[in-house]
Amino acid sequence: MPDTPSAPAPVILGNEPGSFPHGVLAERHPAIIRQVREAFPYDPERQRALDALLANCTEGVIEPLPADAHDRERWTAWGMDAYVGRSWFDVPWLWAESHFYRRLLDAVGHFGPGAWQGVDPFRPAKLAELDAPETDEELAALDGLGDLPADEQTRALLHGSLWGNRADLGFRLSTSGTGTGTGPGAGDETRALVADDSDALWSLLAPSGTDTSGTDTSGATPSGAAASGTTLSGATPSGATPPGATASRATAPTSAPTGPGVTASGPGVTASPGPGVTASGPGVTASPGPGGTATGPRTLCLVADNAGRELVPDLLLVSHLLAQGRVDRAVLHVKPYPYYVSDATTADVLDALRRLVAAGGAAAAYGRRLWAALTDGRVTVRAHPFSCAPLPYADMPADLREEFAAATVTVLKGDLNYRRLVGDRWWPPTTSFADVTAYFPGPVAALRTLKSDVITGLSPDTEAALEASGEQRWRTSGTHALIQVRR
Ligand SMILES: O=P(O)(O)OC[C@@]1(O)O[C@H](CO)[C@@H](O)[C@@H]1O
Repeated sequence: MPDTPSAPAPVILGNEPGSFPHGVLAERHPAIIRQVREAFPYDPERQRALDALLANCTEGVIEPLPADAHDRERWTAWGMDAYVGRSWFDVPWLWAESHFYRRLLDAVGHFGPGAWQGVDPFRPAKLAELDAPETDEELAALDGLGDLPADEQTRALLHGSLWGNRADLGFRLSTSGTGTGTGPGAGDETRALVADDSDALWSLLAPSGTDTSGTDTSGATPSGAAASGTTLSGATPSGATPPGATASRATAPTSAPTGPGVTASGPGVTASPGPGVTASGPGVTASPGPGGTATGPRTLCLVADNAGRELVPDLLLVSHLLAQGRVDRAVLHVKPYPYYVSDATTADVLDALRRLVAAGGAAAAYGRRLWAALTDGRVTVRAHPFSCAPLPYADMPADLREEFAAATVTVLKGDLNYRRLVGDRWWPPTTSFADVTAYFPGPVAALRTLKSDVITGLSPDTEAALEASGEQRWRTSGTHALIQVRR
């Protein structure tokens, strides 16, 4: 039985030398500044600003944003005044880390005015990843996907999206020896799912016409467990053929295996919700269930994380869910400006979409289907300011709360979004995921590769197995992942 927290656990800070959060602030951020500086021929003024940030973020204190900053009021509302004058290491790690990226954009002149206005300091690394041979291989594998049984097709695309989260450029800066790929055979093979609520996710996203009374009659729950599945529609999408669609071979993402000791239906897989939490929990208005309601379409809100080799599988999954009739529309939440090195912006969505369409084969079919869905409004892209807030989602503004409440399910991708969803705290690992997400309006799911200390929703057996595994860094090394759902 998951543990119900009696009180919020302590907030994670970066003030303990040798701890992971401390290392991110003290080592990774300086490395990112150096990486950015080397990626562009910045003029002397920009170089001086980068040097000043390097000194400030490692040895200085948090300073207020410039008086003329376009978003100064917003950051004041996000708690800046309380932290000004304090060491970066003594405020919530989430806040410090998030604020660092805002200051980095100031240093490179991203908000202008001037020649560097709007230039993404992480774009060279993003494009290099998108154009990497591994991406070709992953896209070409899509051609074989249609030959797999339906449940494996759907599971492969879900796991492609899940494990694509490992392709995080900022993460690679300080990860050595554990591989950098996102598919089987790439990097370490001890990857494991520490929680897998896939069945609950598919019960929310059942194909239209599926009996979702609790007995799945359509075989539409392609979870880890053997299950017949619906046929992946390979229909060539209708809609305008996007410009630049030229044929070329590519490969597709593949699902990572569940690792030893923990299986898709293994110990510790807790189907949320936990006790006392229901989809109509506090502050939650009933959301349209599978099949939608008379008042609205079945909508997936996908809160994206990284660009490139994570965003491509995310787009494939959205395209697939639309084709299968599991959703009627999708809202893709991206960042309003460059963030956390890899985080996706609208420009990155367009780059990924063009990469799909130009790849030829099945990848191009997915890309064209998505292009058509964007042009006819079934898919929309949102870049809400709160997506770059240094705060937990518990502090989300009303308009975002209403949007998530109206969705059939909101899926949050990646580690940073998980930290914001559950609260970046030292929760006991067996803390109920349903309880710490009870505030979230509407059903919510997390697809996350573990890259930081926070964790919830594990069973005692799974926690014991992980602690006994001898893998000291199972929380932060990207070798483990989770699929957690609160209906
Ligand atoms: O959200 P992502 O891209 O999956 O991971 C981002 C992140 O969790 O990775 C690092 C921890 O390894 C943190 O600096 C940062 O918060």
